[in-house]
Amino acid sequence: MQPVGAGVPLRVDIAEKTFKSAEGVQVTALKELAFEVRQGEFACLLGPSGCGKTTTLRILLGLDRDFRGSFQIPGAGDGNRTAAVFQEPTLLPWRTVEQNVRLALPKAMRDADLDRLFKTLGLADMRTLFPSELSLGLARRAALARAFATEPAVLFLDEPFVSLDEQTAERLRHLLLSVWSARPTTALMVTHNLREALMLSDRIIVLSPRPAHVVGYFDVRLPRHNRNPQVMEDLLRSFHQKFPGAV
Ligand SMILES: Nc1ncnc2c1ncn2[C@@H]1O[C@H](COP(=O)(O)OP(=O)(O)OP(=O)(O)O)[C@@H](O)[C@H]1O
Repeated sequence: MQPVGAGVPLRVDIAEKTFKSAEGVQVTALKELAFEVRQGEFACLLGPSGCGKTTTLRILLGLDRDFRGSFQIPGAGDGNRTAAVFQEPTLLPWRTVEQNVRLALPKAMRDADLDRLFKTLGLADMRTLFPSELSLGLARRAALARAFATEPAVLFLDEPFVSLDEQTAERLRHLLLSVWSARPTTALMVTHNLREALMLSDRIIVLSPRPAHVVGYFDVRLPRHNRNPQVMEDLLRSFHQKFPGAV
């Protein structure tokens, strides 16, 4: 297996990010927000609604350059090294599932063998379907396939399981873990679902209400296959003891 991101962590050090509202009022979204995600670690940014999680991801994805501070993305400058999965699957409607995935690939990888990836995500029979033929759950799986196919050094996920029924969301979390375990990639996922964060992460980065800064870390050192319902209850209890009222 290829080393992913060559040992370099994702480093974030944002001094300040402000927005100006339509009425000209300044809103400080992020203030002294600093953290690292180690190579191959799956981290969740967990914080109350409106605290600045999506703003952070937008900055890290280069979609918002208007902030004070800096960050370092492993593998930056080395081709297509980040991938993102958003709440909206953002698939091209006139392309099939497979075409959507292949179009995201750098030219040299366009003919890559994607059989295993599609199989792991339960999409083997859906490759020729168009987005309009997919349920939201299937469209989210296609978006996951597109992100993992590029073999990124860092993967950003912004609440990829919201607005799904719980059963579908749970199936997708397991599929995400299967595909991530096949190639553990430095990942940063935004969520305000504590249970989801405890199931998926190596480390939870707990954020304050706006302006977001790091309140503390919660490390989940157990292998994921050991996180059974009883263990999850214990983890929830310890989290609430450490961060009372955090979410
Ligand atoms: N383009 C914008 N203009 C003005 N204010 C903005 C803009 N984008 C975000 N904000 C404000 O910045 C703050 C942080 O927003 P952000 O979407 O990052 O929060 P969040 O933690 O992702 O919220 P949620 O969990 O509800 O998705 C909010 O108060 C929001 O209203």
